[in-house]
Amino acid sequence: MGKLVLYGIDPSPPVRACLLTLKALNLPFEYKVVNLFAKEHLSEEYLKKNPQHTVPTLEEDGHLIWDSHPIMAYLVSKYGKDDSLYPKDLLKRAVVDQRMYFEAGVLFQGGLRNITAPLFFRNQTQIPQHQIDSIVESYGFLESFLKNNKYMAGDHLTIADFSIVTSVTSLVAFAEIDQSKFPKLSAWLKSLQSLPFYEEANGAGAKQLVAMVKSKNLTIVP
Ligand SMILES: N[C@@H](CCC(=O)N[C@@H](CS)C(=O)NCC(=O)O)C(=O)O
Repeated sequence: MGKLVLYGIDPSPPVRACLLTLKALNLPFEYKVVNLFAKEHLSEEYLKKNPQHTVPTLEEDGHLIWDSHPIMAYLVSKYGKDDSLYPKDLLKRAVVDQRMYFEAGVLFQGGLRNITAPLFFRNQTQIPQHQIDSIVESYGFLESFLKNNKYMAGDHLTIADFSIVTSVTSLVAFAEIDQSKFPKLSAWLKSLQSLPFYEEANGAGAKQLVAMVKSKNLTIVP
């Protein structure tokens, strides 16, 4: 196997999704911290690797992949001892993909990044109520994904769970999950939190991000 290098930083949800996958597969890798707050992602060196200047980026023997979703899919497809984390069956895979597109578009970009990027990089501390409402609405969608399933894409763990848990444990900084309204989502979160590698790969970084949000003087505006 090639030498795997993951570029990222712990508070970043998509980086944590890749860390969960690397740990689940028990793969050796080097973790190179790219400090977004020191603008290291805009350095000439990093832009040569990823012109979109996002983290995570995975490098393997000079090959570069970015965006957490294809990174996770690649790692499981290449190194998984079986396909359970990213099924080869096309219908099952389509469900995993749908959940991951949902994470990328609705939870991460629509829900989280649209608040955190202005907050952290332009100190925009006023958050319109409708953005909070959208987050709560997205918890409802997740609850419905779990209607007949223990996990986000069926009866077992997949990379869709890894992706979604990273956003959800960050979005709680803006909207707590009400257990009485979202019982299945709450139970799913607990089951993810009980994974042996959870705390190291996601829990600690999520806490860092939530603490960074809470340190700001946020106000919700109509
Ligand atoms: N959909 C992408 C999102 C990546 C992303 O936006 N990462 C943020 C940090 S959480 C970032 O790199 N921001 C810096 C920038 O875009 O310049 C993924 O899943 O990897």
